[in-house]
Amino acid sequence: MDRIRIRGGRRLEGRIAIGGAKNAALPLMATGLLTEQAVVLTNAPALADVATMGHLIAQHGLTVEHDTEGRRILLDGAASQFEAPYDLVRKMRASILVLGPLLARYGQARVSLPGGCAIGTRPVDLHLKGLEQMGARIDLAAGYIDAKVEGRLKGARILFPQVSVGATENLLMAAALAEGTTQLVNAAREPEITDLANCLISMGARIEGVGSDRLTIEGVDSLHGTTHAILPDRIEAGTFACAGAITGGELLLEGMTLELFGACTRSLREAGVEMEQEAEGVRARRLNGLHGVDVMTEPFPGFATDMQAQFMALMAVAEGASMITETIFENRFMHVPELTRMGARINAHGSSAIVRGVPRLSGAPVMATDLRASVSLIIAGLAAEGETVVNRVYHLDRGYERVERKLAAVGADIERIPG
Ligand SMILES: CC(=O)N[C@H]1[C@@H](OP(=O)(O)OP(=O)(O)OC[C@H]2O[C@@H](n3ccc(=O)[nH]c3=O)[C@H](O)[C@@H]2O)O[C@H](CO)[C@@H](O)[C@@H]1O
Ligand SMILES: C=C(OP(=O)(O)O)C(=O)O
Repeated sequence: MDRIRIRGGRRLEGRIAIGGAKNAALPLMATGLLTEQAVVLTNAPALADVATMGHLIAQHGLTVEHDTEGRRILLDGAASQFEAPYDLVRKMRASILVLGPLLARYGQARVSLPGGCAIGTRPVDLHLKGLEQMGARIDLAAGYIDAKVEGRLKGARILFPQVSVGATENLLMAAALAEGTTQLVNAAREPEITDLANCLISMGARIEGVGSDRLTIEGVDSLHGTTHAILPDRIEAGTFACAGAITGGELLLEGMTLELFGACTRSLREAGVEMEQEAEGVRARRLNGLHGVDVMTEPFPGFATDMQAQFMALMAVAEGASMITETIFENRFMHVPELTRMGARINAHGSSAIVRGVPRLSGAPVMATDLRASVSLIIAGLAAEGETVVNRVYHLDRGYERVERKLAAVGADIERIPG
């Protein structure tokens, strides 16, 4: 398995092109199942998760072409097979996003239950309850969700007891083709959901309340093809903002807009990172020293859980203390022991961690069991004295396109060691 080697201490400066968002690309690819006409996605990132979603949609019977150079994905044709097997779902939990579209368009779906993962148990009960409210019959057996509906799904008023990005997306797609009106109340408001809603609207869906926590969907009989540009990846951009800041550097995050960061902008500014919108993107520049800042992860527009590990790496070398509270996933501190091995002073207890900044981290061999934890170790390695080797980088490749090349191009001493 590949590893990433970093020799710390180089200041980062320059421009980084931000790719299309992984978390928008995955639900957008599932929209291909809602129509037999061609759905074309531009600004598509070349990520392992996008490839996995492509395999899954192709396995359902659609033609899927991913032109990685041209950053374009074509999804075309009708589904002829309705099972999402364990082998693909276990690789990527977002596979569950085919459930709503298959059920709405074909009246049936059999999708492996995703099961837990490194960051938490991550149940899918809200997806299933919502579909049941829309008239689906759901049976769980042998590790699979068996879903069927007689005729079409029916519009319903669905009140989420907890904000869920995936459940909002699944039910939004299902509601687009349901009979009658669906209301999604306490819906997630992540920019990727707005992107999905806009794509669905361009396919003929009737959706109101886009960008709010209350979506009203008037179901239509059929949807047509479209061409849609995937929005920029705010998590990739935020990751590079932290990477630049920890080295005292300055980066232009090309294509990025400040609003997409939500509360992350304020937290980075409070920590001492200037964040300015420019015509070509967001400029992130460390002014002087870094300061400890408290953050709590929350649904958008709150501080993103997918930025928590990277921000913690930054706080590890800030002046003063920082309290980091994770409210979305129950086990998202796996980077703590590894950062500690690099000299960070972090005390994690339950859902909170106190980080006491140290003047310097030291390089070490490290390993992470999830995507953002892995990249937080790269960020720490950029500032550490000596060499850091991040093992098991397949997690990284799920969500970052050629991260080592992008960082090397702005001055990092970083390389991939093929395994
Ligand atoms: C592909 C994708 O877009 N992934 C993102 C998505 O994941 P994902 O859509 O899986 O995350 P959710 O927003 O659904 O999860 C939020 C919380 O709700 C809980 N929950 C969720 C569904 C459910 O049926 N029951 C339930 O209890 C989860 O366990 C978690 O504690 O949003 C997360 C929260 O911003 C991000 O970290 C992930 O990067
Ligand atoms: C948790 C993440 O992704 P997923 O929901 O695909 O596991 C992530 O992108 O940080």
